[in-house]
Amino acid sequence: MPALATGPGPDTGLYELLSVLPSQLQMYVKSADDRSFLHTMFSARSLHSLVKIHEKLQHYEERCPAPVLDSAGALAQGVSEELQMKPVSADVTELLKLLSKPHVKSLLSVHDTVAQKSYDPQLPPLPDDIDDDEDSVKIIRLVKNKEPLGATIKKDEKTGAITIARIMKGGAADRSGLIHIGDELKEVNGISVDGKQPEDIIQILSQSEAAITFKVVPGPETDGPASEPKVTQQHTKMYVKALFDYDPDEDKAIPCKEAGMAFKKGDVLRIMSQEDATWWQAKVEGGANPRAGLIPSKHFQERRFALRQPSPIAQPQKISRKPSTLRRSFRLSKRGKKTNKSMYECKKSEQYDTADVPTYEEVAPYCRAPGARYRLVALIGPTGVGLNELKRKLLISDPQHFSVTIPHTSRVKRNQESDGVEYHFISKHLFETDIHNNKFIEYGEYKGNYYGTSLDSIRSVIAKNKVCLLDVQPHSLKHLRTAEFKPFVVFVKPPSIQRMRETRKNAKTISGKGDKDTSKPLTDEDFEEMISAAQLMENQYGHLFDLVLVNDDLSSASGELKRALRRVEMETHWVPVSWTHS
Ligand SMILES: Nc1ncnc2c1ncn2[C@@H]1O[C@H](COP(=O)(O)OP(=O)(O)OP(=O)(O)O)[C@@H](O)[C@H]1O
Repeated sequence: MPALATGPGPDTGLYELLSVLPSQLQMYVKSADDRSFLHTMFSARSLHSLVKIHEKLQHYEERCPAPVLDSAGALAQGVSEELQMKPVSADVTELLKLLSKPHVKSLLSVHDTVAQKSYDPQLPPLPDDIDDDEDSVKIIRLVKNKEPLGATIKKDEKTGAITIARIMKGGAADRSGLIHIGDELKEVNGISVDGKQPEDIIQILSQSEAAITFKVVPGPETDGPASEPKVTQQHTKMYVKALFDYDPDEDKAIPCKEAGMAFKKGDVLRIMSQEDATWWQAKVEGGANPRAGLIPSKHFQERRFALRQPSPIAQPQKISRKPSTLRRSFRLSKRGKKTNKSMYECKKSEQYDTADVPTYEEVAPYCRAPGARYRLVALIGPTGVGLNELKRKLLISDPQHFSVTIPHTSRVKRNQESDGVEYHFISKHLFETDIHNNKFIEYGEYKGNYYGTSLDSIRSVIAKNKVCLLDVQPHSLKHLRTAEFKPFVVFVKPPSIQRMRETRKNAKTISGKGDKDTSKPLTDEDFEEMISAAQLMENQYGHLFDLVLVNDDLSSASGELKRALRRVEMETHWVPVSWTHS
């Protein structure tokens, strides 16, 4: 693209990029039509103009422009008056017409306002009737805008005094630095708060315009260091991942709904204050709101969850005709084919872990250092959802990068099998010793033989600097969630039953009934079971999922998975804080 390549200016990076893009993209673009489209797009005048504008603006910004004068409006007015005295010419008429246009006048007026830096709102004069004797009284005036004040008030039932209960971090009151917890409110906009309820005061506040004037008696906290402990620095830097959804409007216990902050499971929250043991102040990380909101503290929320009746959905249910604990991960051999269609019952309890109370998990930013080991990728999902297919797709797409574990078995090696390829063949006695020593993340028994995935087999894949793809039962996740494995948990979810009918016409499920394993097409009943099993898993373990992947179209799902895993390898993301300490 010569037109772009010769682009002037101090920063020619963008020009260079645009000029090389068509040739760089060529190898990915097969059709001639697409190539011609790209060529036309990159040589379009409008694109060149945009780049030029971008460059000019950048150049302009670097020069840090400062106004020459702050009375351009008055100057234009003067020029117009003088021109009117001049002999009429086409140029004079045109200039007069231009200067009289309302949008030119407005532009100059805005210019002057910016040049004068007169953004500060005008505060009304101080009230005249300030009692000089009340030397401990403070008059505070705050400019009102659409933002809430960011403070809550409470009434002392005994004395009737109205005091500031809490100041929301980053809110208007906090930023002013003038109002403090414990300050006693005497008047709002000249109206005495004597005998008033907090709701009445909120009403006065909502009606006031432009500025709010408070008369307060400073509370003990503002007097000196003997006050209550202030929020410590370490608290202001604490981040947590929310493991539950929260809506203050539905919380009967919150002291002030308006001050509450809603969040969703998976949101990262920055904890701004833990001064109150019951109500923390937090902001959603990356959110636009600069003001902190109230959220239930970890301790308080744990107590509430513990007191709550277990939800019926969290109860173990019969979700499948087949036992819900059937294992699959043992089936995909290193060579990428299904070597063993057997099904096993996992001996570890799949009773749901109702003792775990998911509230918040402290997290920290993490970015894999170049050359460092990859995070384990734990795939979970209901039987038949397509975990093996997804693993297989990834393995085929990049066998140097992805790998799977080699299972252990106590069954006798067959002629065509090799130790350490399809399985690690070990004796029943050794298998049982290894079970006893907790060497297996999962194991099961099938037709009198043991099969299992050992922790060492995961370690061995990771040590080869490959991404280990492992499908596990969700209850095993808690044993894997360590700094060593740093599992990235992918929940594979079935699409709607309608879509499964359309996409799974050739899909087969393995039936282990009788002596032989047979495969049979998936039925509506299988689809329904898959959907309800997925629902159950999501309800119970959803707080542990890093990615929810709907396996509708297989290629799209595997593409999405691959892209997500790439991001995890390259980009900074949040992980439990304990994983970043090692
Ligand atoms: N997106 C998809 N579209 C069409 N067919 C699919 C899709 N995903 C999986 N299948 C098919 O569904 C069947 C079950 O898939 P797969 O064996 O990968 O499931 P799984 O989750 O490993 O289940 P299991 O625990 O029963 O082995 C296979 O026949 C597979 O080819």
